[in-house]
Amino acid sequence: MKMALTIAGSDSGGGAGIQADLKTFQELEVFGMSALTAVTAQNTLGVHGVYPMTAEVVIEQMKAIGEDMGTDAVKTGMLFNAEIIEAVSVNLTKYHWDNVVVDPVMIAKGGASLLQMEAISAMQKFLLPLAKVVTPNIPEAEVLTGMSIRTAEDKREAAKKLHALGVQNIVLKGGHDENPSESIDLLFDGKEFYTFTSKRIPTKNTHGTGCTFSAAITAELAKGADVYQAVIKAKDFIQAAIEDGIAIGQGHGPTNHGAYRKRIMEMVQS
Ligand SMILES: Nc1ncnc2c1ncn2[C@@H]1O[C@H](COP(=O)(O)OP(=O)(O)OP(=O)(O)O)[C@@H](O)[C@H]1O
Ligand SMILES: Cc1ncc(COP(=O)(O)O)c(N)n1
Repeated sequence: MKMALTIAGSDSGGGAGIQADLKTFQELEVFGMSALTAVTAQNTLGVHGVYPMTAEVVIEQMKAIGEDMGTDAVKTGMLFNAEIIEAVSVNLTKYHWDNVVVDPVMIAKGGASLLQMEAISAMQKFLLPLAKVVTPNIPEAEVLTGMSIRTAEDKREAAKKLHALGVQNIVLKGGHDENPSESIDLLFDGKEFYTFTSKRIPTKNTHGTGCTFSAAITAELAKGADVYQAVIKAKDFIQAAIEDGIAIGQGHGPTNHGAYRKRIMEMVQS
């Protein structure tokens, strides 16, 4: 069985973070492992507390996996500070983990900071050059590139800037776009641009979309897909998960990680 490791924060509400990643890995039939970077007290209304691990705790978890089990792919999510980013980067290199998806998580839906701003340069300098894929949303890409992104041309320019930082493939997500009918993600592999378009679903139950999408890419890479195929599958996975989003809590409910597999089963049975 193929294996995937998520290095990310815990979301007590279960819709984002390490919980979303492990659910996604399970649904896509890869064996999921985790290295926890922070505990958050969180629900559909927002983040009520952030309690980071020390870098040492993160290193110990990576070591435990690296020295025994290994992994076929790795994703990073909430990393919170520069010490954790540096520790993660050093250990990705140490264990020769090169199937790396970086989701540069910065701010939760409710506005809480999940990454200290002074850690941005560590992300640019140490982590991004190790990434096979980086999956920023538009505000994250603006922070990482220092440019404002409004037009399709801006998106291509931002993707090129991220490529120049050493990332092999950039998936610039369109969830935060103002397009009312479609959600368009842009992939740049250093040579070509590819767009992935889906119908925009009018819903408030989108908590954890970014985590789930990047975890699906990671699972597919672990199983041997190339980046293009992995993004196609992840887009189908997130589309089903948002369409069947779960209306629990009073704020942004989670997506439904089981929706994609349920649909496949229904198709097979019919
Ligand atoms: N309302 C929607 N309808 C269809 N697809 C969506 C919608 N919102 C987001 N997506 C898709 O979900 C994926 C995640 O995109 P998004 O830009 O929301 O990431 P994110 O902002 O990092 O997520 P998060 O809100 O978890 O931080 C992308 O593939 C995007 O196109
Ligand atoms: C631990 C953790 N990691 C990532 C997110 C981002 O997800 P969202 O923007 O949907 O809140 C989150 N809320 N919590």
